[in-house]
Amino acid sequence: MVRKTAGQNETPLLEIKELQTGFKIGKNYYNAVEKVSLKVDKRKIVGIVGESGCGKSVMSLSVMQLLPQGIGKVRGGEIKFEGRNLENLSEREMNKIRGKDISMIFQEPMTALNPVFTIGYQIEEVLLNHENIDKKEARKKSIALLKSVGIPRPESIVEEYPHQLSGGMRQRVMIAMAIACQPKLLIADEPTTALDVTVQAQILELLKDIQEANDMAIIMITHDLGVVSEICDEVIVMYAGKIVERTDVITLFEDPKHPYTQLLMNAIPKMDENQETLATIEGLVPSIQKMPQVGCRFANRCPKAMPECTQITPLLAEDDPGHEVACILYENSKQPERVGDR
Ligand SMILES: Nc1ncnc2c1ncn2[C@@H]1O[C@H](COP(=O)(O)OP(=O)(O)OP(=O)(O)O)[C@@H](O)[C@H]1O
Repeated sequence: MVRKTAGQNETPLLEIKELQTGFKIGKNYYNAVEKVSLKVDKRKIVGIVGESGCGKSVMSLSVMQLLPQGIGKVRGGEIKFEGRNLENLSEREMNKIRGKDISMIFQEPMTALNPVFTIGYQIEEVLLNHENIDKKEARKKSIALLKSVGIPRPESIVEEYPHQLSGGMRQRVMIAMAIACQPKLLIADEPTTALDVTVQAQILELLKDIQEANDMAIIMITHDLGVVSEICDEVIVMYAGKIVERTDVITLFEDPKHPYTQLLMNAIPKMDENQETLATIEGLVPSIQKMPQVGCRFANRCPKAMPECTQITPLLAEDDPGHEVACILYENSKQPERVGDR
């Protein structure tokens, strides 16, 4: 549901232009994100959807500048946060932004939480890093934060270690850490995938409540359109490193245009259907070394593919106002490719 609109002249909170991120394999770089542009306005929840290997996580690691050193690299484009180009910042300046202005939560909190430190210690570390407060104040704040994310007996949980908590509770701790300094943007990378359905729903509800209370923007990375329908304002569908469709969440569900989006829709579990009969999309996302350089990257898996699909590279273009799609079934996607558009 589109809940809030940003002022027309407001600088977007995050603006990514023509981002290309690649990985070095042998002597060459191969792009996992290929000329992706997007904007996230203040207070919006933007979903990035696609199967595993579509480049969703690589895009968020590019924003956070947390790509594996010497292997992953932003090879082109711009990432601006509140109008500042993040690429130009020193590591020290970027450290100030990470955790304070932009923070991230991951699928598996056990890998992000340190098993040898107590929950309280880890939240306090974030607070002491970014705020001018003493340890006593930080302890008080971390208890309040745990309470705000629905953790029972926060006074004793601060003394406990991550392995003593359930998966859902650990994810709540991660959320408490991520919102400790009231970031303007939270990147949530598959935050509910490892949880069972009931806990998933609770965590999504919690994220939505926090977003509203803190006036925060969220990028919700997921392979699950069901998650998107619960929480997002806008949706970006990615396939093989490129955006294939973008619109608001209501329009996407009413009128999914790209055959890939349509197949993702079929893969949403329905209440009255058995999980085992869930539709899956045949085939796999190509590896970054094997990406087709001409034509549509989805063509070999697409039920609607035509011979031209492997020859014409579709442009991401508006088919209806506010609804962009990259598929030559739609006239505007057929525009001749500009040099370097691929
Ligand atoms: N360190 C790396 N070295 C080489 N290739 C990588 C590396 N990290 C990611 N990739 C490749 O980049 C592509 C995009 O990966 P990415 O993790 O962004 O996908 P994703 O859509 O987030 O999937 P998932 O949900 O599984 O994380 C994949 O082909 C992946 O194999």
